[in-house]
Amino acid sequence: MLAVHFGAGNIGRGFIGSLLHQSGYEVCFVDVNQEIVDLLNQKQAYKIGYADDSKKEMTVTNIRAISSQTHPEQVVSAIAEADMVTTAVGPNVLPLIAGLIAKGLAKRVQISDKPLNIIACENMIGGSSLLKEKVYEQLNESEKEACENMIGFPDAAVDRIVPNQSHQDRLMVVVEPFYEWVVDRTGMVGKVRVQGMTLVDDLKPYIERKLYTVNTGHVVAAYLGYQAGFKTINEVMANPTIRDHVRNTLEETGQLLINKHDFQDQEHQKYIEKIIQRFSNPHISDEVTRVGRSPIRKLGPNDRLVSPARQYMKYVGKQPVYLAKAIAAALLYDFEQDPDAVTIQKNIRQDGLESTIQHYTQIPSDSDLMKLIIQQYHQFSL
Ligand SMILES: NC(=O)c1ccc[n+]([C@@H]2O[C@H](COP(=O)([O-])OP(=O)(O)OC[C@H]3O[C@@H](n4cnc5c(N)ncnc54)[C@H](O)[C@@H]3O)[C@@H](O)[C@H]2O)c1
Ligand SMILES: O=P(O)(O)OC[C@@H](O)[C@@H](O)[C@H](O)[C@H](O)CO
Repeated sequence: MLAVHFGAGNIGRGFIGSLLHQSGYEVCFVDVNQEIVDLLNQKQAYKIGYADDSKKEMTVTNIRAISSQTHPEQVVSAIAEADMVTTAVGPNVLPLIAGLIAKGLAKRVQISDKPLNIIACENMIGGSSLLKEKVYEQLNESEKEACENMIGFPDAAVDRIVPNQSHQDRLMVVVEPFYEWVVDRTGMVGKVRVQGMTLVDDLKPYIERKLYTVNTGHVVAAYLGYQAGFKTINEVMANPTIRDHVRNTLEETGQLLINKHDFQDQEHQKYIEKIIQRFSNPHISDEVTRVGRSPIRKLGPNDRLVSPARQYMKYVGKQPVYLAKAIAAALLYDFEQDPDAVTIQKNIRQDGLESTIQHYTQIPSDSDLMKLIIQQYHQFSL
């Protein structure tokens, strides 16, 4: 069985690649990073270490890699033959890989009627659906028709904290032991067997719970921690003020999730506690600038801050004070090596705060939420 995986980065190697390997797939990574592609082909294996007391390691074998920049034709052939395609490249990159996937599918439908699932493992709602839209824009009518019942694009939620890596062994990835990979069964074609993958009929509660708890809490720690001068998430979580702020924000998103999806209160509290512990894992050194990366994406209307803030007003009927403070912290994030942060700061200087918020978040100018964010921004302190 062949799995083609786009993105041999932290999640690609540290999570999806390892589960596919454990499930018996040969994993063919596709990446633009020539150094990683060459190393994967040279070593044909890499190590995973677990961020706990166990010092346990596993080796992922039966792998190869293709550079999509220098050998796009090989990627097309691999997709034509694959039994599974997955991605972990970042939401903004999905439109950029759609062309190659479309070429692979166009070739595939000429030679095979084997079903294929393409799963985007990105931190976003509807990642595979977006990828499908972008792929279909590049197929002609008969190719689309041939793909319709043969190619599935099931949406997914993926959860495992994998920080940036800095080992002498460039391929090694240290990961937290916890993981969760939940996939929408209704979007799948054919039979799929992947160890550790949970299939569900309704993904919405799972993806919203994950994004608005793990990722909301994480980004609150990152942006507040950055303002306090901390470098890593576990340093941030040792600060009682910010830790309380993370918890209070997760109480807001929790109330929304409980009201909207009927989660049990006590179960959800346990989920929150577990996540706070995961953020504080002493075996993981996760930079606030990785967790806070791409603030334009993170301030988007469907992402981890603005979407729960708006939904909190609708489902809970109160002002999301902590979420609004976190949005203010995102707007204050001025890390010079993050191009999104630089752009936001420039927009605020040139166009003003309200116009910038409106532009990135799509929150209406005259709304209560806009007023609250502006107030939190101007009175921001830790
Ligand atoms: N790291 C985590 O803790 C974590 C957990 C869950 C989900 N995610 C999600 O997984 C995705 C990847 O995150 P990551 O942390 O692994 O990032 P990463 O930067 O470590 O990996 C991304 C990889 O994609 C490659 N890439 C970029 N453009 C490409 C292209 N056009 N074609 C092929 N490869 C390309 C990069 O070279 C890199 O190797 C993101 O959507 C992220 O939100 C990350
Ligand atoms: O990957 P991002 O930029 O969407 O978010 C940063 C982190 O919150 C994220 O990578 C988490 O570590 C991950 O989602 C945990 O499952």
